[in-house]
Amino acid sequence: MSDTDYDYDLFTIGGGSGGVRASRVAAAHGAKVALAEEYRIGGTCVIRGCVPKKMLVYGAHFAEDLEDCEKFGWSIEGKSFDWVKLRDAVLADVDRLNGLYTETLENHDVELFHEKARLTGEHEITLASGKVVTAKHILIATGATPRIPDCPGHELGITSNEAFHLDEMPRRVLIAGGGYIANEFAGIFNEFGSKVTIINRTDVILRGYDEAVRDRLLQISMMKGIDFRFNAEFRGIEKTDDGALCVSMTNHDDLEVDCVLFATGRVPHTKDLGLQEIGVELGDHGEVLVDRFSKTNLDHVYAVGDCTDRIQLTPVAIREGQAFADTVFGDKPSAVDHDCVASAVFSHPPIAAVGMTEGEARNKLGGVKVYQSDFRPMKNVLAGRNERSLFKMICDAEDDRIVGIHMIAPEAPEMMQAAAIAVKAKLTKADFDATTAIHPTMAEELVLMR
Ligand SMILES: Cc1cc2nc3c(=O)[nH]c(=O)nc-3n(C[C@H](O)[C@H](O)[C@H](O)COP(=O)(O)OP(=O)(O)OC[C@H]3O[C@@H](n4cnc5c(N)ncnc54)[C@H](O)[C@@H]3O)c2cc1C
Ligand SMILES: NC(=O)c1ccc[n+]([C@@H]2O[C@H](COP(=O)([O-])OP(=O)(O)OC[C@H]3O[C@@H](n4cnc5c(N)ncnc54)[C@H](O)[C@@H]3O)[C@@H](O)[C@H]2O)c1
Repeated sequence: MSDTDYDYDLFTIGGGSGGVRASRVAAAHGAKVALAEEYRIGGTCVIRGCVPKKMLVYGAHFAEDLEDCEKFGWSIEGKSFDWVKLRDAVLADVDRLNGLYTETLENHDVELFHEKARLTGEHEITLASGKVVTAKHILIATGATPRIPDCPGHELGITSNEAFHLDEMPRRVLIAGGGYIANEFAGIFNEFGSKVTIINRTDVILRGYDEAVRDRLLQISMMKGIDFRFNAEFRGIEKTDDGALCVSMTNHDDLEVDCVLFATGRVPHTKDLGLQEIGVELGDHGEVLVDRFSKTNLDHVYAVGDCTDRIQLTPVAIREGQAFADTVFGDKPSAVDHDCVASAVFSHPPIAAVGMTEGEARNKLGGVKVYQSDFRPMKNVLAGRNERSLFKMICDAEDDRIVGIHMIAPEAPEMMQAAAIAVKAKLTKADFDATTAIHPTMAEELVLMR
């Protein structure tokens, strides 16, 4: 088949962070592009992930602000919270963003198919409507789906997908998992007045983050009233006569709640896509195996984002999509650097990190120097809120180079974005020390650590 015999230069399956960026940039490079999306353009991040989640985090934080404001002289009579009002405002903004993402693709002449796509030949895609098209290059950008434990009654639980659409705030919530989604939604539900219990099959939360920072979040979360049950594996969920959910688990008593949220990881969305049938290699968890240019074992099939299970974060998926388009359709072959990627957990308070944890640095480098600042933010002092923040800086003892920064503090993710540049640029503790503080801020602790 010659190049002109294909319907498209690129067919992208999945209109999320990775797929949208790749398709838009490929089209801007002059390619004829089509994209299939089976749910809503924008994908997880925009429709039922980062964006609506962050809006709920903002909404939740008012609970504490309204409490604290009295210490600052304000009195607010008759304050109350209306979940449906917030939910609908958030969903309306999601609709707006969905429209903008769709418009961007249309403005770049990307042809959209609002339906499920499957591979039915090396260069052939079949849409749910039965339409068959061909493409010279194919990009898999199908994201990931929530992992649901295989226990009796699991269909009675929800995932983060449904959490954004609840009819009412549940009075009692059980969240399964100890990762990002579990800790973020625990904060959200707790601030909105639900009684939250996190159950986790291991005895650590947020594996991968620095131990001292994780411990601080655990301590503060417990202080705020969130219960934790560790080494608890799901046995099952049963509906009681009064409509509640009775959850049984290993090592702990049964617990009656009104809502069970599974936050037990997300698995690559690659089932029934026809990938293996055309010879694309998948890993043990269904992830599409790719090289540093996001190319699969077939020269014309690429994959980006969560379906490759490299780092499941939006900015990473976007970069992978951009690099793919520049490599294949531009004149700039580029691979994404997955090292030293900064991240944040939007818990209450949030955590942010870049680089190695203290434990990782000790294992990898041997000699490390650890600097830290453990302080009560000024606002918390006046508010009488006994919540301390913690900053840690990990340096290579040999050359003073900063190899990791870890924070738990109000606005930690905002501070971390700037600090991450310094770590990526391999700056040293001395470079930070040479920078004059901005006073009074929390961020000044970054240049004052001892
Ligand atoms: C609750 C939650 C909160 C999150 N918060 C953050 C955060 O704060 N910061 C952050 O960086 N990351 C966050 N993430 C992760 C982030 O959303 C993902 O890493 C990112 O969306 C991945 O982009 P993607 O393009 O790989 O996949 P997605 O955005 O998931 O897009 C894949 C798209 O493909 C579509 N699709 C799948 N199969 C087919 C098919 N066969 N045919 C047609 N269409 C198909 C899907 O419907 C979906 O729209 C969060 C995730 C969740 C679930
Ligand atoms: N702020 C952010 O950037 C953000 C927010 C939400 C989600 N995300 C992305 O989405 C991904 C998915 O989030 P998540 O919180 O579901 O996953 P996660 O990987 O952060 O946490 C999964 C948790 O589930 C537990 N678990 C795994 N399998 C289990 C099983 N079979 N039974 C019981 N427990 C089990 C794990 O021990 C872990 O505690 C994250 O890895 C992250 O990359 C990012």
